[in-house]
Amino acid sequence: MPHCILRIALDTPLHAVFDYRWSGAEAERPQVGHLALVPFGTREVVGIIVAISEASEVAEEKLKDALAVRTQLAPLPAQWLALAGFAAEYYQRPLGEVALPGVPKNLRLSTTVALDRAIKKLAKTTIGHDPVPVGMPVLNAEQQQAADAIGGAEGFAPMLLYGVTGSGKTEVYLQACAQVLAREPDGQILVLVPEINLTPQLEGNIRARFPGVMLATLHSSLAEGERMLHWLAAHQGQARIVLGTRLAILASLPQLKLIVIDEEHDPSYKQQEGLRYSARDLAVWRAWQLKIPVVLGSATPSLESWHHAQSGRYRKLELRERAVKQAVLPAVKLVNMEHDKPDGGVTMQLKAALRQRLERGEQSLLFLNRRGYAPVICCEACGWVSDCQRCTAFMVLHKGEFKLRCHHCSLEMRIPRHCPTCGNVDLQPLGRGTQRIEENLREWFPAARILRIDADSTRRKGSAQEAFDTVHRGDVDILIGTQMVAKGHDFKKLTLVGILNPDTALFSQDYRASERLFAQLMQVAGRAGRTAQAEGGSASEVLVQTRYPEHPLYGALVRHDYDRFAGALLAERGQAGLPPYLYQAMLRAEAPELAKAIGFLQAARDCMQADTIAEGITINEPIPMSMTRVYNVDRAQLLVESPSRPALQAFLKEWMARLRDMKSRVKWSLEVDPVDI
Ligand SMILES: Nc1ncnc2c1ncn2[C@@H]1O[C@H](COP(=O)(O)OP(=O)(O)OP(=O)(O)O)[C@@H](O)[C@H]1O
Ligand SMILES: [Zn+2]
Repeated sequence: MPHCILRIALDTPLHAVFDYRWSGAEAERPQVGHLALVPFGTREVVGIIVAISEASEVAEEKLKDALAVRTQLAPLPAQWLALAGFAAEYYQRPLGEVALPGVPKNLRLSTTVALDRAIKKLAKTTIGHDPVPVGMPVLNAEQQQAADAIGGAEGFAPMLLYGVTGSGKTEVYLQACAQVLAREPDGQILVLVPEINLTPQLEGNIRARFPGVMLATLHSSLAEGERMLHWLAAHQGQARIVLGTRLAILASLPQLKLIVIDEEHDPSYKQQEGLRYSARDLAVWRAWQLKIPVVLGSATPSLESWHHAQSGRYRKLELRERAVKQAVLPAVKLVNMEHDKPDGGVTMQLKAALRQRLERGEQSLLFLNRRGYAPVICCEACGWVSDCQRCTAFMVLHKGEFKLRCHHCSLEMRIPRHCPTCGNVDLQPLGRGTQRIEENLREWFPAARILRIDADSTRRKGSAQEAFDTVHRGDVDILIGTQMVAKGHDFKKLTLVGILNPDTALFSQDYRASERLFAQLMQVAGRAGRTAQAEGGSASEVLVQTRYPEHPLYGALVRHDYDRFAGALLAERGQAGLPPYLYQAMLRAEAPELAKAIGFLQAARDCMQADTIAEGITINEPIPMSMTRVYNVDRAQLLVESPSRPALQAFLKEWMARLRDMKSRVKWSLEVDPVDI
């Protein structure tokens, strides 16, 4: 093959692949899936060879030569290219924009120093080949059944592992993994978790259990060098377990035999910018393509997965009880804030419960999904409030840093000494964030060890891990935190959870808000009572401060009744014609003025209006987004719906082609299966 044409996907917004001539040495024979260095405009970039042919439609004199092919790296397997191809088509993005970001940056450099070094390093890494795990606890009957079902599944087998909080789902995954590793001498397993701060816990578990097996981890906070090494270990089939966050779904895993998605309901499986993919959905597709089992685990499954389990499309595996003997689900109690008026954000009843835990040396957790000191400051004399100048949002008070900060555009300013409009010096914080609750707690319980965990307190790399370690060691009496503390953690000494301000989400316009709120509250409640009740210790309880104790969502929470709640929500969705009974895509536009954004969406709507009726597609009216302005741009959205996914896909394909031809200066993007409406 002295002369050939390489068809190459490049990371550009252009919907095209590019032809290059190859006349390199015989020894460097390129293959589909190889990375290649090519000139592109004034730069040299790395792309992926997606096809090789003898001729090109590009005129001979316009064809450029590919500069190098990275033959030292095994080509990306066809199944990986198919995955990237599917994601590109489904989410309506160019192939290169999907495929290349899935490859570590160090592989996309014009030199191969980093690559060669990583290959050498991995070649020297000796790993045991002993998949026999150590120290596996004895499973209870339900766990054993689930582990056997997963470990023994053949072909495409989607399963929902529905197990109450603390039911030992992790143990089920580990033992199912052990079965697969033992049966498949080269097999690889992909385990996805929603957040980086959950990986160290599980990583430690996996390493301890499978000392003879190479584990690779993939998440966004790895340094480039490490990412390269881990990615390569997966790509070369050396790493037999790959643990990662959503981006790991795009890892190259030539011997993939099982996919596990822990906390599958978690919103962080959805990427919210660029390629707006759902790692969970791609995982199910990948399992289908490879004809392998995939297990989705949760105590509060997403309605999509629940719906599939109810209809029999997914096999449901159930764990009804907590794994640790005598550990029971906490008693959930509603505290009516109309009767027990909170002082400093906390009711008498919750304060008393906190005091009791302190006396007994047990841990408590307060959950408030709002960071900062106060969400806004205001002037009581003239009504001024701390609006962000660039966003439809308030500037949040961060008292310790003497700053107001917008959580959307990061604008910062010093706390004004007096009101900018009337000069009044008495500016008041309104409402409460985690910092303010922390301050109050220190005042009420001066002897207690109090720790706050939120995005502000854990900015420094590694600090989240340190904080969680402190809690696990038992060096914290009261933990206060945002959703960061709600998920997955196995806090062994916790017997009280206080939920501070959940009501606002009850009245959101987003139909998914109640699903999300319920899952979040069930999850945070599930952090309590995970070990046997200590002799003379308190029974674990969850106190929910609310003004709406009659609300059915809270009723279901008190009864720990996910089934009925999910059933009712699904019935509502069915009646209203909403997902999962309907498929959606959201076109968003942003411009310095709202009218421009709306105008673009209107034009986008008009260009397809006539074609939609026959296909059963509904194009709604463009509307401003609920948070209209962010960083000086106004944002609007247009929702497209159809009861048929293929019909919607066909429509989107045609529509996107027309929109690209419009060459509008308005910035726009499409999200398929949007989660925030
Ligand atoms: N068979 C078992 N015997 C004894 N303890 C067990 C068993 N299986 C699991 N455990 C323990 O039960 C606790 C809870 O397990 P795990 O964290 O896996 O629960 P989970 O189902 O993932 O809960 P969540 O949904 O709340 O994250 C852990 O401390 C674990 O070590
Ligand atoms: Zn702002």
